[in-house]
Amino acid sequence: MKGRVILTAGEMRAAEARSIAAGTSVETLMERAGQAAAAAIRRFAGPMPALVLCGPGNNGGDGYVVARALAAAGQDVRVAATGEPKTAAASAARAAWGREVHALADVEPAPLLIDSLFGTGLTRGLLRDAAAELEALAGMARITAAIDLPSGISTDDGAILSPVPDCDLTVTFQTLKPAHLLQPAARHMGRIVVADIGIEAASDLHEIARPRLAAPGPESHKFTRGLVTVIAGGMAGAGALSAGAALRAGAGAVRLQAREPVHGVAAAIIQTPGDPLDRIDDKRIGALLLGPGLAPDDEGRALFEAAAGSGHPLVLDAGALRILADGAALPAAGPTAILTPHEGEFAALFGEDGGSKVERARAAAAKVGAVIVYKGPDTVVAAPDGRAAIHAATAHWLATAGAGDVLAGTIAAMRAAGMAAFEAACAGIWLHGRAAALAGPFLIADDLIAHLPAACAECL
Ligand SMILES: NC(=O)C1=CN([C@@H]2O[C@H](COP(=O)(O)OP(=O)(O)OC[C@H]3O[C@@H](n4cnc5c(N)ncnc54)[C@H](OP(=O)(O)O)[C@@H]3O)[C@@H](O)[C@H]2O)[C@H](O)CC1
Ligand SMILES: [K+]
Repeated sequence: MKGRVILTAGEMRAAEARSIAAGTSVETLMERAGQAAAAAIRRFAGPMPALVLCGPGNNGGDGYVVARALAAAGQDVRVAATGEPKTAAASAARAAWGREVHALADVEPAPLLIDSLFGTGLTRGLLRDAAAELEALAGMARITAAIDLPSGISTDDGAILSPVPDCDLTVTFQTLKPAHLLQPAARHMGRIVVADIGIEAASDLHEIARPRLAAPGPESHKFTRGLVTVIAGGMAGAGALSAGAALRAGAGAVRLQAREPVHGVAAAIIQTPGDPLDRIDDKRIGALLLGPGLAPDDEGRALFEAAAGSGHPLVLDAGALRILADGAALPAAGPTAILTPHEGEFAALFGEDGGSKVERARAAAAKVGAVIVYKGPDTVVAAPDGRAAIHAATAHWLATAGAGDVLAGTIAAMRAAGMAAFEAACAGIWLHGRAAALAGPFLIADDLIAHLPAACAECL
């Protein structure tokens, strides 16, 4: 299932321009935006006294519409502005408000603060006085709501340009923007409402949504459900987590191939201790996972080369990524591989420069011709063809030992079940996040595995 569309500031401006060219005026769009935001704020906060802060651009224009709509609904509303509007639409909205506009510097606080200072047009941090006023007024409010984005955030990469209030609600228009999901901005959003204002918007960037999984049917057998082979490294516990995750995420059969027997894993996991490359030429292997517990030594490199030459769909994590960063090569042809680097592994592989996390993931995917799962509190997936997706992480307690091994195993299960690489990565990330939400804040990686079946069951 495709998740909600995400547009950058430039793409949103282009979509808006197309809509205007097709006959919908910017004033109409602003009216729709402001009315929708006011309705969402009333649903969220009820009729408490409100203060709307309006900036100079069209974000400020939306704010004047919000103020008028709340006042029309009988709410006690005041407006404060940084100065005169700079656009014709915002001027018209201010005129239609028709009541007093206070100076931001000396306005009294209100229990409901509505931040309509800056949205997608912000190009630099707020001036120190404006940022301080915003922070102080938000600190004195019971509820803070942002129009489009909390002010001080860079739309496309989620950077914080000046101090940003912690909002309880953010109402954005037509589509999400990258900053709604990318950190460090995403933590300031509160609940996000996407209001339809009638603009046509399409993108190759989406939010990761709940996948659709098929329940096993009468024709299913273990190999149609997918055979995952996990080549365990020297620290076989990591491979055991991956294998357990693959099994609980629905793989029909999982082989855990280590030099020594691995104790304490599910009896259903097939073990043939000895040669980790045992039966690597089995044509039925649907995903070959290498990296968890793997050291970047001679044996690790030999296993990497064998895996890369096997022709199976690969999922490469941890030690396999270090071997890749040290100069090993991905297969030049064959099924699209999936790489699952965290921040440090990504930097070692691809460097630290290159724009937003989405742009960096896209460039990396294009460079190596593989699907990149760039992990973190805001995991981004990118495919070599330019498609990308962001996961709106809510379960931050995934930052625990072994969680990455579980993710790699979950993705391998999706791949072995027949999903294409990009879809398998997105599905695995969603299931992993959902399992974390179900397991709760004090989970250990093993608990994630235990909650994968319930997460999968939500996708049938
Ligand atoms: N996209 C749509 O379809 C719709 C969007 N709406 C709303 O419009 C805003 C975007 O409006 P825009 O006017 O482009 O941008 P902003 O209102 O966010 O701000 C731009 C103005 O602010 C100035 N600016 C930028 N940074 C700062 C700063 N740090 N301090 C002071 N001033 C700043 C900028 O001028 P500069 O030339 O000085 O850069 C602009 O004057 C979008 O977010 C939606 O809320 C529509 O209403 C509905 C359709
Ligand atoms: K805003």
